[in-house]
Amino acid sequence: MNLPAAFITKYQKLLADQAAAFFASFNQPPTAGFRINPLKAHLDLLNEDCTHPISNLNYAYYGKIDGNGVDNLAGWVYSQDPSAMNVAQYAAPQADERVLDLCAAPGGKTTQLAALMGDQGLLVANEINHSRARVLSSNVERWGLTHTIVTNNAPAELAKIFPEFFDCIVVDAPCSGEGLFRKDPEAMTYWSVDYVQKCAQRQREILSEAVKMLRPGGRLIYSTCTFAPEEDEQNIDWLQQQYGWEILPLKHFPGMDTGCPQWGNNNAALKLTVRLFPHHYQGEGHFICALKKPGVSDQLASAAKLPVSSSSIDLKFWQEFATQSLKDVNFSNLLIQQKNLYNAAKIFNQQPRPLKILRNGLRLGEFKKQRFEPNHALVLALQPQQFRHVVALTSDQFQHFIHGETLTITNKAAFKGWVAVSFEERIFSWGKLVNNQLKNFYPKGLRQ
Ligand SMILES: C[S@@+](CC[C@H](N)C(=O)[O-])C[C@H]1O[C@@H](n2cnc3c(N)ncnc32)[C@H](O)[C@@H]1O
Repeated sequence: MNLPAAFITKYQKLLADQAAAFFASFNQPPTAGFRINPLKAHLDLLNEDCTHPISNLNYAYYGKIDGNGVDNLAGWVYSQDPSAMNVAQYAAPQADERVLDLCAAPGGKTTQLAALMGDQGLLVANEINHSRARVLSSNVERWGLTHTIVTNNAPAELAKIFPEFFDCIVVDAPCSGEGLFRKDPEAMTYWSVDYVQKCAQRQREILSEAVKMLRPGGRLIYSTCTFAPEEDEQNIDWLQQQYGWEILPLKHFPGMDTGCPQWGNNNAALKLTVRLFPHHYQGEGHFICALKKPGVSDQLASAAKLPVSSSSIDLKFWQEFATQSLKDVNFSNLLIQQKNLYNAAKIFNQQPRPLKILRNGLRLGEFKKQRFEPNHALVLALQPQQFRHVVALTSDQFQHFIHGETLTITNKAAFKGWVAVSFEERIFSWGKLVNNQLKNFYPKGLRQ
């Protein structure tokens, strides 16, 4: 691999006798990994090879998944670099907490945080870039999440709405991406000494907004997928000096390095942070640090005051659908917005400006003329036993269905109405049976 000359000079100096092994690691193939979704996957049914678990992480394995396979499209697995999986694990989010994933697309940390929270509490997954926020939103849907709000805002806009609101904030910052060089050599084309400085500055701006949103006593997890001390140790030292926050000790597992005090103003506490180098740890590389905001808060702050929703649309079409098609569901926070019905995440009754919400909890479906049409998110979020009718496809039928075709189903000919569609016991789509035709509601954007 042709590493940039300035990169080689810099790391030769910084890493000294370690430098040769570090550079040699860039000529090795990248390490692939994946996580399984504990909210719905069954380990014994998975098509993926789960014989190589990653020792210190939950639900995590080495290996490559089939991106077009049913495990992936049903939201049973998520492909992710093993180094990156450590971030959410160190954040250790609890089921009753309010958690913010501030730089969240495409959703690796979000899906992992939500899994660790058992899809409880409140998770706000934010992404500043609109098209990336849409990818994040579709991954949240695929993972079957019901307590997550996906937003598309700049950190400063969020800080106005959520003052001292969160128990835990993850800042997986945009960075110079040196840990991507192996997986995506394109990342080297925009790398430069100046770019590293620009990234470090932008990270300080993001951190300054995160600081405002954390409750006293709350914890901040900062991570990058770069090795640059300017973006790692030096930013943490800056944050400590600026705000007096305490660096929390992270457990170091085999293959992990500590942060380097000498790269960050000789701040001894940087030893408590984690560095993952590809020549020591099986992964692409990361820096991770946890900090605590001083103080305690015995009362949780409220989000900015929000108006209560009102709607004239009759819920009877939803109730008819739910009675005919679902079992044992309890949606207690129904919200109608422009003909869409949600079971909203707890805090919002209506969209406050300037918050741009792409997904608020679980989108149940849409009111059409005299009927209710369920949303794809609903079929991915429920457990198999919560559907009254399931049509299981054969392998051949599955291939036709994911292309968008209508199928002829003979064994359920008498039944008319909404059904969950499954393949190999993974429910992955809605369908509608009319006579013996299974109409296809697999979303057009996902068809293969
Ligand atoms: C390292 S990526 C996040 C990866 C994600 N956490 C995951 O695990 O899938 C950083 C993200 O920060 C976003 N970003 C870029 N500039 C930003 C800014 N000024 N404020 C907040 N986020 C920004 C990028 O669009 C990008 O999606």
